[in-house]
Amino acid sequence: MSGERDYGVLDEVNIDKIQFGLEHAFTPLYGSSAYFSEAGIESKCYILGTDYWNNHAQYESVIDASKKQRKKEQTSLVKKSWLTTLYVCDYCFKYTNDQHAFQEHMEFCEYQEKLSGKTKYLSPKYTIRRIKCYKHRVFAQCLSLFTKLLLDNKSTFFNLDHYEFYLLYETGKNKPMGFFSKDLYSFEKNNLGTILVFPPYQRRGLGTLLIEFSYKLSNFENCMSGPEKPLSPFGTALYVKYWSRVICKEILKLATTHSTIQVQTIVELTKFRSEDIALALKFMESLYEHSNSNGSFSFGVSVDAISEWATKNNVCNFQPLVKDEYLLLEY
Ligand SMILES: CC(=O)SCCNC(=O)CCNC(=O)[C@H](O)C(C)(C)COP(=O)(O)OP(=O)(O)OC[C@H]1O[C@@H](n2cnc3c(N)ncnc32)[C@H](O)[C@@H]1OP(=O)(O)O
Repeated sequence: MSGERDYGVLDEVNIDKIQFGLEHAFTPLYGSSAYFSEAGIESKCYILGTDYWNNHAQYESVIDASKKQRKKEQTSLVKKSWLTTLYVCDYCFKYTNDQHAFQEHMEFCEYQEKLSGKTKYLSPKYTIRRIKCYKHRVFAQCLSLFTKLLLDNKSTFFNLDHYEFYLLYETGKNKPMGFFSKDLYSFEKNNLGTILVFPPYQRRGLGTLLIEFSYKLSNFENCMSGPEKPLSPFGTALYVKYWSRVICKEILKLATTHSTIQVQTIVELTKFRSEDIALALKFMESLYEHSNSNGSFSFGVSVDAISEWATKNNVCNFQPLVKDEYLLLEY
């Protein structure tokens, strides 16, 4: 979801803490002005959303609080963030700076009871559901705003109508653990726009699961594909590890019958883009240049380097997380 790369992005984190649902809290990685409306140049007060703008009483109290805050800032000379705590519902991603309103919302959020969209993957452990953003505009917008706190180089939060979101749940539960977006009009035919695993659920293999699923989607559409670029540093770590494991397994299988291995063969087998394959091969230190008899150069793949990487990274024990029998892509 690139395009408005700089919109709402700040140089500094401007919210101290995100209370994410009732159980989790974390510090945002990036600042965002997109959650706020500027109440007035003179007041230099930032307020949350348009509801505050329309509600004069609350607006006044925010102004007062801000004046007091600024007085404090002037005396202490300490740089203050715009907000101490942003409360975000971990079912529907609506947000507020009012703890009481948040607690009330958490009692009645309708998303606790209902799951939107269509099930596209249903295994005993995980469920992936697709929502069409034009049908769920507020949900999509709130989730995109939330994404901006953890990812600065991508994600837009308006004009989302031509996106689909794929949300990941534990089967039988209604709280999403992560998602990825897909641009239906992607010129490059990317199978994934933005991926986010929510902080409480990271490093459990869920990012890998979502990526595997995104390739199942593009394979179903019979196209070679990959993620939208640029990747964030975490996105790069995730993808390179994933590509490397898959490529490594394919090369070790091929090496039993082939003496040389071409990148094109790996493209055909994996449906990964050649530049992504090259990145993974470089990461595994297995790409080398050799000169041909006509004086030109081409790239070769060192099976020895691949075997070494496979042993170090225990690739033999790596099994795909997405199982074909649980895919529901036809309808
Ligand atoms: C196309 C794009 O959208 S690029 C943007 C990617 N998204 C972001 O940067 C948003 C913030 N980050 C996140 O949401 C998450 O950290 C993600 C999506 C990048 C990764 O999700 P996770 O569920 O944590 O990934 P997962 O558990 O599958 O990790 C697989 C491997 O990726 C690598 N990896 C994942 N996260 C990290 C990290 N923070 N630091 C280093 N390596 C990492 C590791 O090799 C990891 O394997 P290991 O845990 O066995 O060491």
